[in-house]
Amino acid sequence: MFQFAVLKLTRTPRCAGHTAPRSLQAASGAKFRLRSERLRYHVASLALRAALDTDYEGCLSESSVVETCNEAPLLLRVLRCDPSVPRPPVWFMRQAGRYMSAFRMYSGRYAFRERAETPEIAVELSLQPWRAFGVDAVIMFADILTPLPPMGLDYQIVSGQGPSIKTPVRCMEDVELVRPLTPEDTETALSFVGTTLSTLAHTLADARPRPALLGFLGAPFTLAAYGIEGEGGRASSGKQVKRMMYTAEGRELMHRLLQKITQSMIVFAAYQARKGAEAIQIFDSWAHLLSPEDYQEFSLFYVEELVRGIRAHGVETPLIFFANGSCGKLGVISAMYPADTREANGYRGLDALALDWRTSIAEARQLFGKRAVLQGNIDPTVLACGDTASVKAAIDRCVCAASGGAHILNVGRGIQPDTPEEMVALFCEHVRALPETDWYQQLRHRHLVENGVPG
Ligand SMILES: Cc1c2[nH]c(c1CCC(=O)O)Cc1[nH]c(c(CCC(=O)O)c1C)Cc1[nH]c(c(CCC(=O)O)c1C)Cc1[nH]c(c(C)c1CCC(=O)O)C2
Repeated sequence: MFQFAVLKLTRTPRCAGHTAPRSLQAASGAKFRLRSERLRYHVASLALRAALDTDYEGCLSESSVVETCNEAPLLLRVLRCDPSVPRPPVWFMRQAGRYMSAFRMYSGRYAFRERAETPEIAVELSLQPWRAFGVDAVIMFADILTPLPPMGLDYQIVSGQGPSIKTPVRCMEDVELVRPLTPEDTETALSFVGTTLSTLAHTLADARPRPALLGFLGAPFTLAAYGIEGEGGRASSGKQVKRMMYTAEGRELMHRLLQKITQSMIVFAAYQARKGAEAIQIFDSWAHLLSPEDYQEFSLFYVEELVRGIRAHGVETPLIFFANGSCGKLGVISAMYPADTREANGYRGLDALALDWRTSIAEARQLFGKRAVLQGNIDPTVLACGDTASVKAAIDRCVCAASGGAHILNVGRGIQPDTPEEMVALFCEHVRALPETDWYQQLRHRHLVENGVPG
């Protein structure tokens, strides 16, 4: 039957209207469910060859077929739960940063916002870690605060201190002054983000292996916390935020602000997807401030709204959720992360859960099951202070703990500025060498058998 689909392709003359013949869609797996993932990719690559045949030139964009076959970026294959990937992909939160000498050439010369808002510089900074270490993902250079100025929340990054918002949100009048982001704002005030992403997409198109291109945004609670704390936000214990959460009028104000930010981030995510982001990470970096109950009310509720809104815009881009301080909150997160139910109920929610380094990834694997995609979660301090053996051991332990399902290797918080570049290089080399080790082969074999992929 599969052979038939491909044969039919090669014999049918050039199709009109630039739409893929049904048989090609079927062969590429878009409308056709094959039991074995490996077969699906085999059929997809045959379909690709057929599609590139002169008869079919122009029928189907190459990327739509490549996406479903083995040439797709490793990270995207993992996000689609392809069990046959040879190793976990690797990238680092805050991989573009001061620990790199190439980065310091720019950070010593240009202020943060100038770097982030000048596409030529942002593209260069985004590419540096990929060129230096061969990471499996390029994340656009910007900040979670990047979309705030057009909303009326101007910010600066103060050297050695972190973000500073000149006019923090403290009363209802301040909230009313916050302007939800519109699609027009993205095309004007935030167009540098689009230019950075589309330039990166273009630059990376021919790279083999091609890294995935990532966009990102702040989770509503984390952005609200920055908006409320304002000055000194980075080191703050979140007292202003708590003052708001624990008074009746403050609470109302907080929810109003969270709604506005959620609506804005839906628009921002849709814009990033349109400009070429192949996956989007949502950073809930301040969630560690919250108890599990408050977390549900002030953070998860809005993350759910955000995801629903993004999907309602027709955006199918995979979404990775970084839940900082997820330790002790996995139970409440699991209610929202529908890994096992997503196909059953037709609701496509989050695609992957990124864990901070204090959370047990083994526990998360047990709780979320083999169909969950987990990301993380090595203590970034190991890279900053550890020796070679400790870094390798941390990777091996993490891979074993996360095993039994799809896994993206990453640190469990941003890379620290005092991290030696050699350690990041060593980290990536060790991950790339995993398929050569016996223990990893065994782990992978078991995983493939359990997923019904012929070894
Ligand atoms: C909380 C948060 C912020 N920004 C971000 C988060 C979420 C990640 C996390 O939880 O750590 C996300 C972020 N910030 C930056 C990126 C760029 C892409 C990448 O990851 O390489 C990303 C994804 C650049 C940046 N954003 C910032 C820097 C460092 C300052 C500089 O380069 O001038 C970089 C490279 C500034 C920033 N921006 C923020 C802080 C706390 C700081 C100060 C950090 C410091 O001083 O080390 C807010």
